[in-house]
Amino acid sequence: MYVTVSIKHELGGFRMIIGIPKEIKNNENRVAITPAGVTLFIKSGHKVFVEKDAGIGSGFNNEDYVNAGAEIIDNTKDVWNQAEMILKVKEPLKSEYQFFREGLILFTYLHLAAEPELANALKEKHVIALAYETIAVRNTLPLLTPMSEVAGRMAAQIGAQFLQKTNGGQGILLAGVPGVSCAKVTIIGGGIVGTNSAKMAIGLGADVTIIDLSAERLRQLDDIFGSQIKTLMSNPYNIAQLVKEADLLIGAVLIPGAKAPKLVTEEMVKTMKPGSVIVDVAIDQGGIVETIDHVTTHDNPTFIKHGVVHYSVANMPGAVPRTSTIALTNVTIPYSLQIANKGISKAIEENSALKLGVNTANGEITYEAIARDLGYEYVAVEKALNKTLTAN
Ligand SMILES: NC(=O)C1=CN([C@@H]2O[C@H](COP(=O)(O)OP(=O)(O)OC[C@H]3O[C@@H](n4cnc5c(N)ncnc54)[C@H](O)[C@@H]3O)[C@@H](O)[C@H]2O)C=CC1
Ligand SMILES: CC(=O)C(=O)O
Repeated sequence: MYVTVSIKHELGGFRMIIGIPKEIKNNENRVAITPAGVTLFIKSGHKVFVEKDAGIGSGFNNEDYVNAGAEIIDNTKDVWNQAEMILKVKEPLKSEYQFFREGLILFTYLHLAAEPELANALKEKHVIALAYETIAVRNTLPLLTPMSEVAGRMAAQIGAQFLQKTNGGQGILLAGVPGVSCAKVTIIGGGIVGTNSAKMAIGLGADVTIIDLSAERLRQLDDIFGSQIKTLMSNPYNIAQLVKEADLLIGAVLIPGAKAPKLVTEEMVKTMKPGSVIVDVAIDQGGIVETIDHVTTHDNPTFIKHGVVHYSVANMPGAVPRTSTIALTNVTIPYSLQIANKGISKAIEENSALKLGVNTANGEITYEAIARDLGYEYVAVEKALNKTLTAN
């Protein structure tokens, strides 16, 4: 039924019903739309259903959404079942899989290479699932960037916090004081997270080294930071040296769509000083540190292994929801509006960046790196969607 609705929509006969469920991940207070975003959908003739209290954690109350033109729905199931497109922030959790159905459009962070069960559920239920993090414009990931800026800035703050003795750390201040050395911060991956971590760590007075695989990126970092940082080429030898010296190690590597490479081995972690801290921001793609075997939560963010404090929260920006919701929706809404206004087929035909966002469609995995990492056949998105259209 919903596939038919989408087709009619593409022919210009229908407006779309957009659903915004309340996020349910641990301490996830972001929401996928602001009242300002609602007004844009309403102006284009769409309906917006927001789950009751979905925006409270980000400082938007139900009345704000109603004043913007949305309807408040007091039931998670009704939001999912009535909507043709669901906008979320985090990947659906298991309790949400029951709402998947053929032709439903889901637009959210997915990180499927690290979520095989979710990938399988979306595939089996023929959901058209678009991931914020695989939409790419030239060499940038515009719907990941703002959350990477947030998480990168947080990583240095969090590292400083857990280096305190009272939080399990070795009891040092990032900046040191006159007559006492500052802390050594090693950042592996010099993209958006790495750059933002470096800005904060430099600001807090640390001795910062960034390791990256791209010589061009290392050159850019050198231009940005000059003598405030050191740069090093990524290889196992350099990583081993720098991990050993690090008081704070930040994981910030990304290979778009793919599972993160395990660049920091257990042997390397064993060489770190007791009370050193690892913040693996790349955990949402599986993480780059071998000793991290599970994702942690804001409620219980760290564990200790080989004397080292490990932090592996996969929704770090959820802790600063007001900043994060506004930053995220600033960049997501223009894309979700295109899907609502044009229908999925036309929207991706006219926007190659958006096309790269489609991870699953009509029972197929439509993103190559995910298919490869999870052992599925890769099917191009046009081919998968064309199957839907011709079958109806
Ligand atoms: N835990 C959380 O709450 C959050 C996690 N993230 C994640 O942080 C990770 C990094 O994201 P961005 O900085 O936006 O990505 P990015 O694409 O801007 O940067 C990644 C960097 O890794 C480098 N790289 C690739 N392979 C490497 C290797 N073998 N050694 C060293 N460097 C290598 C690339 O050259 C690039 O400079 C992603 O997994 C992203 O999803 C982002 C936001 C929140
Ligand atoms: C990038 C991501 O997964 C987050 O902001 O939670």
